[in-house]
Amino acid sequence: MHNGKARAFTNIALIKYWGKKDQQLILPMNNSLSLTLDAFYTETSVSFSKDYSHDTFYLDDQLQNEKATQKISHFLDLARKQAGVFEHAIVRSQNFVPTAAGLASSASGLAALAGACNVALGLNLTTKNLSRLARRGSGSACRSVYGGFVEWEKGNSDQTSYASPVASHHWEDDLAMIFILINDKTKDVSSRNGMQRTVDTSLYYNDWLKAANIDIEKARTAIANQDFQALGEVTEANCLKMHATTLAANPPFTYWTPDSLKAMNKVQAMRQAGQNCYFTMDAGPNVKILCQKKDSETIYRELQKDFPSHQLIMAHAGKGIETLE
Ligand SMILES: O=C(O)C[C@@](O)(CF)CCOP(=O)(O)OP(=O)(O)O
Repeated sequence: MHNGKARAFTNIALIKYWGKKDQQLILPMNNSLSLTLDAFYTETSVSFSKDYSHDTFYLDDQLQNEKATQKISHFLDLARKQAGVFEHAIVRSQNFVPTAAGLASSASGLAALAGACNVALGLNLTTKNLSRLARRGSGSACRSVYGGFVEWEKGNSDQTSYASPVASHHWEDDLAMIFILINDKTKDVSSRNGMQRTVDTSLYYNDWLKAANIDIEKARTAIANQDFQALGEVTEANCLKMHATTLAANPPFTYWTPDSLKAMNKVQAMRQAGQNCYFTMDAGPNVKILCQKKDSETIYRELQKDFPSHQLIMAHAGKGIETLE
């Protein structure tokens, strides 16, 4: 019996990963840059044993169905291959996200699973190679192995595509991110399917790619200069360009709901009124507001005028992956 357990925190991209060059290896079309947060994390334990006849996956103590288990099994096969182990496993993941959220992020989940396998199988991976393994589970997971600002170098092979910390002299500790959880019933297009449809059919995809390569340079410079306005501007503009690609896909789609737009308009109105805050969005209706810690309470209180408190979550910079007991 080999056991391992790890905790990994979710990250939010400021410059988005949106489109794969290689589906099987999960190699992205462009570099992305994220901020690992402290508010949402996943703890995953895994045990391998020759006594198990198949892989079993529990998420928040619920036995998962065949489809969900298959995605985990595919990842376990990669880890087993690296370790030369052929035993099946029981995986138990606990998402520490606000219940109302529906914010279960695949990034923290797959990063925690990679970390747990690293221990259970005695892989002794460097953090760089742990990032590469997590990438095979879910692209954005490769960034969650580090805390703070992280850049995922797209590379051009399994060996050269991994995340690294961005030098920031802990500037991330001066920032905050407020989540506005937009409750939405309709089933979103998953990020995996959304980016694939966009790459395959969107009229705007190539222009997105050109812009993303310029934006990431702006983001690097903003972090080096600790220039919050520059980082906020490129974050919001990059998100809008990413989402614009979905409108020109075939069939077209959007992640935005009326309340998403209400939140985006609120942020822009707050900025007009002198509040230094910017938004970003991913493959869902939730809106995340980047601001400076010193302004975060004022901004939170202003948001409470338009959104109920249970939909507002304050987050700050988080740590990288942690091995548990
Ligand atoms: O996080 C970002 O950079 C931007 C997104 O969140 C925008 F929606 C995409 C994350 O995609 P992910 O779930 O990692 O896809 P996978 O590799 O197909 O599993």
